[in-house]
Amino acid sequence: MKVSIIGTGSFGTSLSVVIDDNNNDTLMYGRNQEVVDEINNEHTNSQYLKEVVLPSNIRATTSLEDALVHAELIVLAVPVNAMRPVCREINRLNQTHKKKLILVHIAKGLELNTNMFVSDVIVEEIDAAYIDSLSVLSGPSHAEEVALRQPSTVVLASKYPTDLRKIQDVFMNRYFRVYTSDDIIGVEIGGALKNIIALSIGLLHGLGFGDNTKAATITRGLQEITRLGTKIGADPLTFLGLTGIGDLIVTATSMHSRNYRCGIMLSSGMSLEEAQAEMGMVVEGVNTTKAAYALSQKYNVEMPITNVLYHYLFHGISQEEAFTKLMMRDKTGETEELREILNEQVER
Ligand SMILES: NC(=O)C1=CN([C@@H]2O[C@H](COP(=O)(O)OP(=O)(O)OC[C@H]3O[C@@H](n4cnc5c(N)ncnc54)[C@H](OP(=O)(O)O)[C@@H]3O)[C@@H](O)[C@H]2O)C=CC1
Ligand SMILES: O=C(CO)COP(=O)(O)O
Repeated sequence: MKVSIIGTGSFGTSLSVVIDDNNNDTLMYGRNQEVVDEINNEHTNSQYLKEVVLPSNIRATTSLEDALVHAELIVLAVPVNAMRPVCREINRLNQTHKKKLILVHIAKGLELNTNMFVSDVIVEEIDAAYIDSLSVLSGPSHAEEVALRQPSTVVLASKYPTDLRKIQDVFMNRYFRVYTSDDIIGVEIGGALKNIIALSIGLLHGLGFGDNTKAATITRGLQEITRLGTKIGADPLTFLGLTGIGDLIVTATSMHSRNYRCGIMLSSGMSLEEAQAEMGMVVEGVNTTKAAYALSQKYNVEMPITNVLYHYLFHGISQEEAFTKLMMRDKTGETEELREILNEQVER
């Protein structure tokens, strides 16, 4: 297939390796001329993926229109906050070309202020008549390891009934196993909200807390992600899979994770702005904490870790207050709140 990858950042670049290894004709679009030149001339992307040599077939362009014209399938590999303007521009260019687009996005987060899922943002920006299919690819997959062809497993979930198998073949190979799912809400919520938990655990790690506290945060974090997801209509089983517990483990326990590392930086006294600038790559958990907090209020779902991180990051509550809010909140059974939500769903 002819595939265009929109975004020359960490994950877009690592996926270009996978897609090229599967004998697809791979073109990357990036807005930065230097990065594009380096991919074309040196077959590296040293800003985003140090020490990785890209296959020489992979080409890059600064022309979004060339990428659109080239593509039988488009991989949208930009951060959440760039998804709306990028899709708006693709849609504008497509008024001339009138292509039916097969779209796969890989962003993990919720849009700030609208609190929307990325797939809904895409649908808002690209005319329905031009969308042939729209899927999300998500799961435990650090760009650094995918680019080194380390065995990784992900899930491809689609919003529309579509020929997922054809898209699966673009990505799947012996080091990149792709499962399919029809639970796009669950897959997007898991991918987005694990960043909140990873940020929290980075913070805890930096502050010197131990394994008990981290295990509690991962487990109770998954519980609150499952509560919100189930309330919004996701399949609770999705959270037991790769895009739930799987991505939570990989992000909340690894120095590859920008969210985890951002938490560590914050624990050393850096401001949010300083930590994000130092990272030089997107830290989706920051905006997603705000958006998920808003959703928890809207849907009346208890999300204590998200709630505490939100108040810690944006309203300056103390560590002491944060722990009191978490450890001394109203007594409850371990699965009581989730069970209530599940019962509500059954009654509907
Ligand atoms: N890194 C990873 O391991 C994984 C990341 N993801 C998700 O993928 C998404 C992207 O992450 P990642 O690749 O790591 O991010 P990076 O920060 O590494 O790269 C972001 C890329 O997006 C480009 N970009 C940003 N804004 C625009 C815009 N308006 N127009 C065009 N290009 C733009 C940047 O271009 P420029 O260089 O010019 O700034 C850069 O190439 C995130 O939502 C992340 O959660 C998913 C799975 C794994
Ligand atoms: O989603 C990821 C791995 O699956 C990467 O997470 P970070 O954005 O925290 O680096």
